[in-house]
Amino acid sequence: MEIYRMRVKHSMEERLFEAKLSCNLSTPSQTRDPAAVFHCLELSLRLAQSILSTLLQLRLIVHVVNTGFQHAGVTFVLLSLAPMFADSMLLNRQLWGKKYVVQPINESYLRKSALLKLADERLKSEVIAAGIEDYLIREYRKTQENLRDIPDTMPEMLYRSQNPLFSQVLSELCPQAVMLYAAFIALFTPSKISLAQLAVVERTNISLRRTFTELMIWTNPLLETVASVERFYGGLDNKPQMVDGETPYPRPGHDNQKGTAVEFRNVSFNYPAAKTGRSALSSVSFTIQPGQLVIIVGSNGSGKTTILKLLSRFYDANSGTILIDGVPIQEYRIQDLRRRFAMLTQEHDLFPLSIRENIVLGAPDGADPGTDKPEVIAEIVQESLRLSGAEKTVNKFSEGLNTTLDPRSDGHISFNGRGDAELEKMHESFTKSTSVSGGERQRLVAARTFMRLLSIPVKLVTVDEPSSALDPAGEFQLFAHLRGAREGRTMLFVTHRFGHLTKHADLIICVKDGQVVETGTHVELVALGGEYAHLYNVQAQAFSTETSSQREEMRDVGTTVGIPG
Ligand SMILES: Nc1ncnc2c1ncn2[C@@H]1O[C@H](COP(=O)(O)OP(=O)(O)OP(=O)(O)O)[C@@H](O)[C@H]1O
Repeated sequence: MEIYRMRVKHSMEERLFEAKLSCNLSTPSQTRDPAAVFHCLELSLRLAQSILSTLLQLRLIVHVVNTGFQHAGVTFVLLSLAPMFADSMLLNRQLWGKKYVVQPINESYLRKSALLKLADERLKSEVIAAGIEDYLIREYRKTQENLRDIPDTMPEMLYRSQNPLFSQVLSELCPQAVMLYAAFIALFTPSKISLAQLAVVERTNISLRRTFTELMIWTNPLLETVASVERFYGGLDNKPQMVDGETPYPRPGHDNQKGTAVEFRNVSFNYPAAKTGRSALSSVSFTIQPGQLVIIVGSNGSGKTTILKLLSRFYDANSGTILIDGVPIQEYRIQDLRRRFAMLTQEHDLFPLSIRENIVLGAPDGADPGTDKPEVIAEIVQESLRLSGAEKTVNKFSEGLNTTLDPRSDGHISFNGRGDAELEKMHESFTKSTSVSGGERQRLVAARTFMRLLSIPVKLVTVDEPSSALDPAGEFQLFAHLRGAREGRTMLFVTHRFGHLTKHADLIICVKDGQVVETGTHVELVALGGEYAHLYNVQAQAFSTETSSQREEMRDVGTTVGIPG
């Protein structure tokens, strides 16, 4: 039974994993339980068994009372004792009630658990932006194949399923043996009954009560489970609400264009989950030429991130048009667009995989073993670490690039084991994760973007506050290296600390309350003395407090980044 439970669960988990990864951010997420399907089947069988059992027992009592039978007393006594022997055989092999702690060590299981986390809402926008869904599904299938029929249930269940088949069958059948024997005799050798008749009637009465109680107990959970199975299948049918386009990106003949041209024409947008009536963007219009370096500025909640999200087609605008190289964004194939875009945001996080894989996933094709040379990938990984300033962080760990930063599995402590100091300590040691600071985390995430920039001919780069945890020198260095990757690309930066970027900007877009209030160069906007000038002056004051050593460090940075080869 356990093996079938597991196979159904694995198959449902796989379908759920694929369904989650194929949905866009605009598709509402639901809680879905892959175990519900088998649970429903089990409960239905149990209920059917209880109904059948009740009917048979009733029929038996009627039959015994009407006919009766003899010479069966000894057999009845022996059969009544059998369940106790069977139970005691199994009890010695059970984990229930024992104190223990376990830690999963199977590499495929650990990898599967890690991959499952990548379909979670927290990491989804990054997975979508990087376009690594197919890679993840392929990797997931590999782990499933490696695991085959290795069960992943609670240790108690696992241990039980390892009992010899003979004992399992015996334990299931023994309690029914008396009934079966009585039914057999009553049907084939009908005669008068004395002691045996009493035993059957008594036993049947007990069983009847039990099965009737089961009927009452299982009905409600079955109805609940049916509803949860409905939700599960409903969730699988969730299709991305976004319609994909058919035009390849870049369009034939536009491949050599340096960067992407972007135009917003009267774009308005409301988040599907927005509670307030206020639009995140209202009639936003601006134009960006291919290859420009653009900075979007504005106070909190003004709509800067929303502009980038619409540009990556995480959502579609409610009205207005977004043109990419002169063509409405909806007409392009989404996967093509995302492949030629790179996105780095402060929401982006580390995946629960090794540091190497975290970086390599910046270029999904490079991440696929065999599609590129390992030594070239290794070289680009090192360069990405250098540019993001994460080299020192990696060198801190004895396992270097093979270090996994998030705990992939935290083990399991039995109910009775809780409170036992030694076991608690052991359990804690399983959960201990190798950790990094917020700034180190941001540098490692940035290394993934550099991997992308160094491996793929990306045409549009969007950078949204990726350095909130970095010190000013670290931030300056990161931005300088990102600007170094600018050749042949359009770049959009969203940052609150834009002072050292503005002098390089071809265009500054200033947004306020979901509307574009000013556009122009730094000189033009300062001269205008409006919203931008106000924000800039606040920045300027902050910069005047920088230490001279930080300025020194900033002057030293200026590396140019390009695609190798
Ligand atoms: N997922 C969401 N669901 C509902 N409303 C959202 C969502 N994300 C953002 N908003 C709302 O949309 C508006 C614009 O948000 P946006 O994130 O674009 O602002 P921002 O200028 O990037 O702000 P910040 O500088 O704080 O990052 C805000 O009012 C915000 O509360």
